[in-house]
Amino acid sequence: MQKPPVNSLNLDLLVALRDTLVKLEKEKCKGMILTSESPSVFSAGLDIMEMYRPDHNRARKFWTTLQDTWIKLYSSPYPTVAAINGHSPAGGCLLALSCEYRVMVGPKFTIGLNETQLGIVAPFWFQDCMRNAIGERQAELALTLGKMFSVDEALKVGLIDEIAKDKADAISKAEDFLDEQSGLPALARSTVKVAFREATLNRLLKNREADTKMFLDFISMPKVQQALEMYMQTLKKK
Ligand SMILES: CC/C=C\C/C=C\C/C=C\C/C=C/C(=O)SCCNC(=O)CCNC(=O)[C@H](O)C(C)(C)COP(=O)(O)OP(=O)(O)OC[C@H]1O[C@@H](n2cnc3c(N)ncnc32)[C@H](O)[C@@H]1OP(=O)(O)O
Repeated sequence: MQKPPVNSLNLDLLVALRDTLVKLEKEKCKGMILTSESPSVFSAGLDIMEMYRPDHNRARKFWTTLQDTWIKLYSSPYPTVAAINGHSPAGGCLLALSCEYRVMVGPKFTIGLNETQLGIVAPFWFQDCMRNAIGERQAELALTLGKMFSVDEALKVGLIDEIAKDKADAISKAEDFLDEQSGLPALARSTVKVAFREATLNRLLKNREADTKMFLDFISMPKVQQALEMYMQTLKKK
């Protein structure tokens, strides 16, 4: 990802990500490493400006494109690794969680689904991804708090798989993971992957319109708009 300053996921970046994932699948990609050009941010998550005082049609397109991107990434037949070389809150954490393996550069960055702290709610499929990685108990604790994990904490709880000392090390570890996968029969590998992920995928696939409506209704609430405005001001003041 290369959208300075913080790879916030606006409609344009999501369209680019989705189209890339579609292309990779069509071209029978052997493996993908998702990382960031920024030296300190993997992705700041959803672009708050897409939710603040939104145009209804654009907000709908934004949300359905996010759903498409997640579905493509989560169900990709080829192996995927996140080389998390910076902070990774909320939607950034979702992207990492949707890959099969996570290597994160330590020690100073943070990762987690922090939505509660912003006065918004992580959608059920964000929650499902966290639950699938760290288990029910730890996911409930993390999500209710909106906890951002340090790299050490993330490793301990199973949110990431390995710690790297810098980006080059993260890429090298990600390549090791991909090398290990490359010797396996591709169809057997992807069938097992999709079997593990099917229930989570189907939950969104069967409820896409309801999920979109919930998002649009939620961001139309004055209280939510107020919370987003205050949050943006805090970020700008910083
Ligand atoms: C029932 C429920 C049903 C449906 C649910 C409905 C709604 C909920 C929907 C979805 C869930 C939301 C998911 C999200 O992803 S929300 C976004 C959460 N992201 C964050 O909280 C991260 C905020 N950013 C930061 O903490 C820091 O910026 C960061 C640590 C990433 C980097 O710090 P750094 O010091 O390097 O940079 P900054 O100076 O803070 O930022 C630079 C610049 O970028 C702007 N910025 C940062 N993050 C965002 C963002 N997410 N969106 C838009 N813009 C962002 C920041 O304001 C600065 O701008 P400027 O001052 O103009 O340079």
